[in-house]
Amino acid sequence: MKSLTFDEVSKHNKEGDVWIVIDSKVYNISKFANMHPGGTGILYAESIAGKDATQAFFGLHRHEVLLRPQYARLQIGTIAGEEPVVQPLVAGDVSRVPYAEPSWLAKGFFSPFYKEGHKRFQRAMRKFATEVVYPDAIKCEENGKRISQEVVEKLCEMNIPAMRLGPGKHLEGRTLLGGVITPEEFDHFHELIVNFELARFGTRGYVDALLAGEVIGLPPVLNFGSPELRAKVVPEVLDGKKFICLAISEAFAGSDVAGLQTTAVREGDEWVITGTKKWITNGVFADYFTVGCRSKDGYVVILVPRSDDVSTKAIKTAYSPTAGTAYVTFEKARVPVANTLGEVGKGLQVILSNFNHERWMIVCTSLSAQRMVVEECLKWVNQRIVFGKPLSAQAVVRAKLASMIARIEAGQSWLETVTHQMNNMSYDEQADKLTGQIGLLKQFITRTGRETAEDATQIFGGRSITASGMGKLIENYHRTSPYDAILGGQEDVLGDLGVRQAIKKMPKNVKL
Ligand code: HEM
Repeated sequence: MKSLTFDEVSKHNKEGDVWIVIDSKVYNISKFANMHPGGTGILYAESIAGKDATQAFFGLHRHEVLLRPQYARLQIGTIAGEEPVVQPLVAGDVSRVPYAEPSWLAKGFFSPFYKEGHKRFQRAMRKFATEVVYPDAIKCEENGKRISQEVVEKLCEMNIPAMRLGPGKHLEGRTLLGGVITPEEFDHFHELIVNFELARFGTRGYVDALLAGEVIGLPPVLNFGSPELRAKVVPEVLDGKKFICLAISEAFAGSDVAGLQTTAVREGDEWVITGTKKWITNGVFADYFTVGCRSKDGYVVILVPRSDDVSTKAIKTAYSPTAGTAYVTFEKARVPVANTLGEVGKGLQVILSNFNHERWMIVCTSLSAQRMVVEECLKWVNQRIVFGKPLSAQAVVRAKLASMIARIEAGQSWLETVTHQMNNMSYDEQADKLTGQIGLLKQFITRTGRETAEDATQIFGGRSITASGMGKLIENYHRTSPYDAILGGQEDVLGDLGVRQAIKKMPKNVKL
């Protein structure tokens, strides 16, 4: 690469012959100027052509623009004696922006919860997510196609879908993340890390495309299926050969699971299932459906394989179709009675037993996305110049950031405390002691998420309402943050659940 001086650059300052400097790198934009998405004329402005355009550039573009191969090759040299200041992160590195990472990852900070093994695990997970998952996330979020099979296979090779079910027997004999830790070492903090790392790209539809159906649809099979059913279905799903989803909610019943209308009628050794399910994540491409039904003996959960009597139709949602959100119809679908998950009449317990884990997972992914929003905002207010000063010079902007930071730090501390309880309580103890707390935590986190989405939108202004350019991640988060407040139990219902659980546990012998 040629070493050039500002003097030489300044001679190339007119239409047909324009050079500019961005962060000490010299770009020949003579031909590109006509194709520039932001317009041609502005590149010939006196303050730009032949000059150092660093500040103008970073006020209008994300750094990643310069890293795209078609633009990177416009660079013809560097300014003699200068070094680029802006350094992109190497895959696996943590962000250098304050509060962009939970404090346990920041240099010089301590935590009672995370040990050296968690740090090792986080580094490997970040590297894998950045190198393998991120490119697919960006592509699928935009084109709406399902997660690519190649990525599914790599995820399964690392046993990431298995780890997303939490610690337990299903991990036995599996090599986790290439052997960074053993199945015995794996705990809920490792699982928290997996969820955080998969949710920090600002591609909310893809977060669900990343086999969220498996995270909520497989546990009933794992915990309540017969040994034969488990032996067949669990490896197929965890090895990425088949896809599964949880089919509970209906147009008739969402958070009110007891109001389900899909029926299961026993005929000999078979169940005959009839009804519809709505908002079913991954349903479009699922091979198995974990279905909540009403039978003459009460609620029952049944594993239904895809067949001619099961049809799925994509539902148009506010987030990307990559999530495969479906309307599912069962038209007298026949399933062996051996596919029953748990006891007939106790289906509600099967469904409810799954909820704490699902809600905790949503808290992790939402919080991770909220940190990403804080990072975006801190970068933007630092590089955007308004009224001759960086945006961060405005007190009203700093006040918004103060609230955002306080919310994520409060949420993180609460989440880590709950996660520590999960590590030390049996599943039954968790159901007894943490159901209310996780409900309240999820309500808190999803509310803060929407407050943060609002604040970030004000900070980014017009850029937050376009799906490309500087504010594209804010646009995505603002559009999709309500998902977290609805999926896995609607926000108000969960807050209410938390308080009802507390009232239930009020001792009789206390009075004011
Ligand atoms: C190597 C140099 C440059 C490249 C490769 C480049 C590329 C791009 C691209 C890809 C966009 C579309 C939006 C996006 O993806 O962010 C864009 C928009 C834009 N560019 Fe550039 N650009 C360059 C230099 C400049 C400079 C020096 C200016 C200074 C005035 C400028 C002004 C703009 C404006 C005003 C927009 C529209 C921004 C918006 O819609 O918010 N560009 N540019």
